Amino acid sequence: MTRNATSFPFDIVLFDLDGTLVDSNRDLAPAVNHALSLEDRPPVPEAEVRNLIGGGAFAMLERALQATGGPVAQTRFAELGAELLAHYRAHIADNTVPFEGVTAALDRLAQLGCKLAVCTNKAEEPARDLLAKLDLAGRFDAIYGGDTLGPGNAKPDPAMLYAAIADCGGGRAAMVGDSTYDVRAARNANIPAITFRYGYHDVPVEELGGDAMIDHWNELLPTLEGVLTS
Ligand SMILES: O=C(O)COP(=O)(O)O
Ligand SMILES: [Mg+2]
Repeated sequence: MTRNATSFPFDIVLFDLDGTLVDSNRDLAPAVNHALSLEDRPPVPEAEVRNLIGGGAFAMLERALQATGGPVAQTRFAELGAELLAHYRAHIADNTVPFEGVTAALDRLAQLGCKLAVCTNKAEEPARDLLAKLDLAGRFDAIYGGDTLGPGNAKPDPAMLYAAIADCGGGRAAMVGDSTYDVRAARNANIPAITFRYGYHDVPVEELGGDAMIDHWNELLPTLEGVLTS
């Protein structure tokens, strides 16, 4: 289906949240370090927490424990995970801000007739809460979290991408993200993936493997326009 009247090559753009739309490491890092402190582990510097993000809060905690002395027993892990989430939920928008240029790029895409959606591995409820607190929620036609479609449907599974595309009325879609979870989900859904160099990477940046990599939101539209021919 070709919906937009302009020659813009996409009808739908799907966005990752953490490390793509918003610099949430500023509030995720204190939540991780709160959980680590309960286990008498040393804090992980904020600049290093960003590399632990991806696959949801529990995956992040698992990596943080691994980096500070090793895993803990399953029941303790569940307690620490609950502590991390409670801390994060209480401070979700204390310091988190959209990256520079986000709103201008989203405005322009909307003007071009694109439907916009969020596909994040963050749980849906905090994702919606954060987007609302940052006054971004109303821009999206669909918001999917890592838990929305049940276990096993977080990225890199393509299920939430397909669901968001359907909610947006179908059409030509691209994924914009920052990690291999985003690139692999896009590959699995057979759509192009654009990544941000500044994002939270679970592998060295040169190994992300998307179709294009950009440094700033003002590069997004020209990159979307060129990505199918590059
Ligand atoms: O919660 C995570 O692990 C990552 O969230 P994201 O998918 O928005 O980057
Ligand atoms: Mg991300």
